[in-house]
Amino acid sequence: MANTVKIRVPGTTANCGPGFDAVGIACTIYNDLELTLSDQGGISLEVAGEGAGAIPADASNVVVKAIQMVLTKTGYPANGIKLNMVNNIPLARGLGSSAAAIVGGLVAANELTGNRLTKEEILDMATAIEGHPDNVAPAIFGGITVSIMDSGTAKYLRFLPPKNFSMVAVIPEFNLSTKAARKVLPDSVPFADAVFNVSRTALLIGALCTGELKLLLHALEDRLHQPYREQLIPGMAQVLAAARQAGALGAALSGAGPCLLAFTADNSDEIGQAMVKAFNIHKVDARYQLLQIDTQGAIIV
Ligand SMILES: Nc1ncnc2c1ncn2[C@@H]1O[C@H](COP(=O)(O)OP(=O)(O)OP(=O)(O)O)[C@@H](O)[C@H]1O
Ligand SMILES: N[C@@H](CCO)C(=O)O
Repeated sequence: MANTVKIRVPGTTANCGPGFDAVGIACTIYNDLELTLSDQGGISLEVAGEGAGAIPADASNVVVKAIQMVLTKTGYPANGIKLNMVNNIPLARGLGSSAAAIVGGLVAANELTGNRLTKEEILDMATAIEGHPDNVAPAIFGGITVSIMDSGTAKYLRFLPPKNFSMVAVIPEFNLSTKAARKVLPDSVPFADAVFNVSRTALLIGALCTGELKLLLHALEDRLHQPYREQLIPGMAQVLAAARQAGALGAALSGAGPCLLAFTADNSDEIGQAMVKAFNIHKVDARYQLLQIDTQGAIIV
């Protein structure tokens, strides 16, 4: 007995400035994953592209954890897991590589075990593994998502903006794990900073829903995580400023970083070049990639 499925999952950018652990956007950068379940026992894994040679081929692999979670929940009698991954999403850079891995594993295993889980159940399971819903929600549903947790259950809103925009992701050559980037965050923040973020997050969602993209300049400001994470990313403030000076609608840290993301209506290449140059001034090698909003989320290919 063996059956196989192929899944494509988008990368995601989370937080989008003030929407810490809540807002996320699916992006047109993808990982492909082929899963075969069998009764032959063992775990085997082939990885091409990002993470090749570094991703573990045992039960510690987050894709394997996600698959095993589905097998346990559904009681499906398979003990052999064969994975073939082709990764384009860089690892530990702020473009949702872990969310894509988790969602890929859950969606693939669900497909092979009779599609017994709803997308909402997959969201809850993915959030339980990832720890927060902001990357996994857009990886599942595509588009822009706002998610909250309520006693272990995720509630989400998914929408597409009426007016499209592009994103320029500037990807520095170094990794920064989400774990390390969360360690520098404080346990509490001044009330004024909470108010600052509540108002910007409301403005951000309003701007994206209505297409009033000029508001993004202020709507992407944040005081909950970016000021604390700046110490981990050489030149961060200058790279964000370079994006705005080159004509970006606004710019922010992507997820936990170190990627920085500019929102653009035009001039995307010039903005990417200006951001790379600003990183280079701080002795950081970087490249940029133009991204659009992915509207589908994880799909079977
Ligand atoms: N395709 C994959 N297969 C297995 N594990 C993966 C894969 N992609 C990422 N991971 C795991 O996830 C880790 C990176 O997750 P982390 O949350 O630190 O960063 P990220 O998800 O890329 O960024 P962010 O959450 O800020 O968007 C890797 O070090 C690896 O352990
Ligand atoms: N909201 C998360 C996204 C990265 O996983 C963070 O900023 O830590």
